[in-house]
Order: sequence, then C-alpha cells, then structure tokens
Amino acid sequence: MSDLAGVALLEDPKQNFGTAFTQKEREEKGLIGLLPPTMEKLEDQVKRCLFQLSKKNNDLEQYIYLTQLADDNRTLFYAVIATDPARFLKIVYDPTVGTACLEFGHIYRKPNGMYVSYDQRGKLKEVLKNWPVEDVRVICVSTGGRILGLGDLGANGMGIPIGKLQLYTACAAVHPDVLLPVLLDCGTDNEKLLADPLYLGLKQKRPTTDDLDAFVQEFVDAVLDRFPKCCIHFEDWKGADAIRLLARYVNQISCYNDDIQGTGSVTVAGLYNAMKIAKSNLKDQRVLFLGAGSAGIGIANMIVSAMKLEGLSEKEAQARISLFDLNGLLEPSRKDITPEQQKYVHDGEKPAKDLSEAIKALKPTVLIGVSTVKGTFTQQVIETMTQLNDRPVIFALSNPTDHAECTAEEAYKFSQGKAIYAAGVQFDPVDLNGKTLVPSQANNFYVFPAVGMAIVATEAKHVPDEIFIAAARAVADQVTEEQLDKGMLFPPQASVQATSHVTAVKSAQRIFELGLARIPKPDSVDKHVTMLEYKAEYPS
Ligand SMILES: NC(=O)C1=CN([C@@H]2O[C@H](COP(=O)(O)OP(=O)(O)OC[C@H]3O[C@@H](n4cnc5c(N)ncnc54)[C@H](O)[C@@H]3O)[C@@H](O)[C@H]2O)C=CC1
Ligand SMILES: CC(=O)C(=O)O
Ligand SMILES: [Mg+2]
Repeated sequence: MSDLAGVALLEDPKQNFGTAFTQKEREEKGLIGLLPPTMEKLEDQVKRCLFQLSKKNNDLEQYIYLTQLADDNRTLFYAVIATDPARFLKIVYDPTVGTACLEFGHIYRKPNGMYVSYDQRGKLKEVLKNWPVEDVRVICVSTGGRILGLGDLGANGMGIPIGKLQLYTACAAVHPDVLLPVLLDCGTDNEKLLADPLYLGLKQKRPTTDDLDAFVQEFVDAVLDRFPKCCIHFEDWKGADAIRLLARYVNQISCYNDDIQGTGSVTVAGLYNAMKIAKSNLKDQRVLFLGAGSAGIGIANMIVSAMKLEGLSEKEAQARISLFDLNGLLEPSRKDITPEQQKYVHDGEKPAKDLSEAIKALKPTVLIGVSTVKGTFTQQVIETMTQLNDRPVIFALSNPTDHAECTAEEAYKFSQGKAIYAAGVQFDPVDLNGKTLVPSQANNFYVFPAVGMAIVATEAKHVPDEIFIAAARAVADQVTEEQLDKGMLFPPQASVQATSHVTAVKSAQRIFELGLARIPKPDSVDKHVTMLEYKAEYPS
C-alpha cells in the first residue's frame, strides 16, 4: 500500500482512488473527511465520468476533461478509455490531439512529461535525473518539427508524445510507469507561436542541422546513462531530421521512428488485405506516392521489404515504386533528390508536374497520400486511377482530418464505389447507390503500441524493419473473411486491445528469433507478455 497519506495521496494520480477508497483505507491513510462518505466502485466512477463527458460540447473539451482525469486518477482514466476504445482513441489521439497541439499553450494544465530544452545543452544528464522513475523503458520524443500535417508546432507538439504513450497503455497495456513523454525543445520557426504570449516553449528559431544533431547525440547519451534499458521512440520530427537520425541510430541503440517504420508497417498491413479484396499480390503492384518525406520513404522501404518476401529482388521491388512531391515526379532530371529517395528515381522517367499526368504515364495500381495537403487527390486523380484499375487502392493518409488527400466520400463517389480506401483518420461510412461503404483507418496506432510492448517485454537492443513486417502481418491476419467482405482492411477499433496483444506477441517472437532480445526467451512469449500487461483496476 502507498506511503502517501491524506491530501498528498489524493493528489497523486497513480495512487489516488478517489471515492473508491475503502473505509479501512480511509482510516489508515488519514482520508476521513477528505472525501464524500459514499464508497464507490471503479464502475460507478466510470459512469460519472461518462456522464460528465456527455455534457462536453466538443472533442477538444472532452480531450481537456480526459487530460485532467489522467492527472487526477490514472486508473480511472484508462478504465474510461477501455469502455469504448473506438470512441476515445479519436479524443486522446488523432485527430483531436491535433487541435490540442494547435491550442497547447492555451489549454496547458500540467507538464505530464519532460521538456528538455536547447538552453540546457551540456547538462542533459543532470536534467534527466529529475525524472522520478528509475526504470523508464520507452521515451517518446518529438521536437514538434512536423506535428501530423500541421507543420512546425514547436513545444506545442508535446501533445503527441503524451498521446502516443497513452495509447501504449490504452491499446497494448504497457505499464504507464515505464513510459516517459519528452519534448526536445529546440525552438520553433513558427512565427505565429513565437508571437503568442501564451506559447510555452523556447522563444527562438531552430538551430542548424549540425547543432541539432549534436544536441540529439547528447540527449541519446543522457538517456542511455540514466535509463540503460530504454528504447527511444522518435515521433513527428521534421521529415529530413527523422530520416537522417533514424539511419544514424537504428543499428546503434534501441530506437525506432514511428512515422517511418510504424507507418510503413500499418500501410503494408492495409495493402496485404487490400490484395485479398482485389485478388492480387503485393509483388505485382505499382505504387505511386504523393509525398516523399519521412512517411513516404518509410512506407516505400517497408513495401520493398514486403515485396522481397514475395520473391522480388530489392531492385525489382524498388522499380515498382515512384514518388511525387511538391516539385513533381521524382525523376532523373531533378536536382533535389536525397539519397533515401534516389532508389525510387527510375531511368527513362520524364518530368511531370501534374499528378494525373504522372498516373497516366506510370499506371499505378496503388496511390498513397502522405503529402500533408487536403484535396490533392482531386476528382480527376481518382477518376484516372479508376479508369486504369478495376479496384484502385487509394490511401489518403495525411492527418488530421482536414489534411487528408481526399475524403472517403470523394474516393467512393469519384470511383463509383470501386476504390479500396483508407485514411489516417476514421471517416464515417458512405451510402452510395443503395450500398454502405465502410472506409478503413490506416493509422500507425495499430502497430506502435504493440511494438512498444514487444520492446519492453524483450528489452530489444535494436528495432529494425523486420519487426515491423512481423507486426504488419500480425495486424493483417487478424481481419476475418467476414470483415474483409465488408471492405475492412484492419481489425475493429473496439477490439484494439486484443489485436494489440496478438501483434505484441508476434513482434516479440520475431525479436527473439532475430537474436535482438536482452533477456532469455521465456517458454511462452504469450504468457510473458500477458504477465506484463497493465490493468486499469484498483488492487483488491
Ligand atoms: N496515417 C498515419 O498513420 C500517418 C500519417 N502521416 C501523415 O503523413 C503526412 C506526411 O508526413 P511526413 O512524410 O512525415 O512529412 P514530411 O514533411 O516529411 O513530407 C511531406 C512530403 O509531402 C510533400 N508535399 C508537400 N506539399 C505537397 C503538395 N502540395 N503536393 C505534393 N506533395 C507535397 C513534400 O514535398 C514532402 O515530400 C502528415 O500529414 C502525417 O500526418 C504520417 C505518419 C503516420
Ligand atoms: C499518425 C501519425 O503518426 C502522424 O500523422 O504523424
Ligand atoms: Mg506521427
């Protein structure tokens, strides 16, 4: 039982049970008179929270309420989310977390993690000592450099590490004590935020790439010093920083980048099932991306890995993928191609500035939007894909909702219901010609919480793409024939906890197979993961 007593106990979100403290606990812990006399169960408290949530006028208000609840009583917070994951994922996470990040300095209540800022460089080991937990196993860290499709939000980006790690627990039951959200505050180039008197981050422009990299190196060293078993999960960095730093660290330390590897994994999972619906094979697809940043490159690389498993050589797989960005098709005459993009630039390709023209020339079967820009999959783009394919695969993955390249309604309407469609957010079903079409949500939340659990359960020393391929397969294989018949590419969100458990076990098994675990393999990986799972319950 807790060492805390009285008001201090009620103010500790990990140990506060509020009205659920028993008479005995109230007497022993000096709580008599500090609580109303009625003693409740967790279920009663959940009912009250759901009632209070029903009175909130909009999703941001619900987000603020739930944030406050997590600060008051952590068990109750996770118990409320567990009542209806499909309803609450979109509140604590994408898309509402996007609105929360835009408003972060205005709605801020408590830090809920660490703010490691550029002006503390040279002292980061000291700074990390201030975190009260000794054995942190995953840090989710962002610079706020590219928050969803909202651009540079600086320290306002802290909503993302907080929300991502809440999903580790809500989806994959990773114990919240071992998770630490970090905002690596290197300033911001967002003038609106710099001028906002309520902005909470460093009020300065971002450093040069070399200075950023030196700061990141100091951060990595400090993390390893303070938390030797910790995995660093990079999230929502500026695309070029994300790609460069993952390449530097992926084989060096325990780390992964969710926008690159997690997004690659969930997209491959969606494609595996799209192939079942289209009655085709991944290795036979031609894939065109709109957007060639961290998500585009991450997905392209993961598709190459998946195509290789179906028998193609690396070169053959790369030849099936093309990228189109702000400056048009990535082709040989372009002078701004980065090394990571180069393998998707093919001899003989001609410049193209118009996406529909590029589609006519390249004849893709799969079109993936990771451009951050709403409306870029125009009627003409969707119609061209539909003229070329019986079942065009169209994934509009940019977040939040009003950044999706096209809505579900547009995809179905302009393809006469033929598109196999997924978006980064959950769009509502669409009625078309007497049929109800159910769009899928291709969002990395199907993968990163489960991989996070696998990392914690195995103490993985590295987190290479092979683990994310195993996770993709695990997610895809959990969609039943019946669900595929309805057009569902992913398992239902209502059962995200069960899905994440299976995905975590398969990912952990792969970590053991690859020899990347820092613990001996248990007799049953499933039981080992189950034993680690956090339960949103009060101790009996
Ligand atoms: N559904 C999911 O699970 C995920 C979705 N995403 C989304 O993907 C988007 C991109 O993320 P990153 O690749 O990390 O960003 P990034 O900034 O690294 O890349 C953006 C790319 O889009 C291109 N672009 C920008 N405007 C364009 C336009 N008008 N037309 C064509 N291309 C354009 C840029 O040239 C760049 O290549 C974001 O909106 C993010 O929310 C990212 C990760 C996961
Ligand atoms: C979902 C996600 O990670 C993103 O949009 O950046
Ligand atoms: Mg992200």
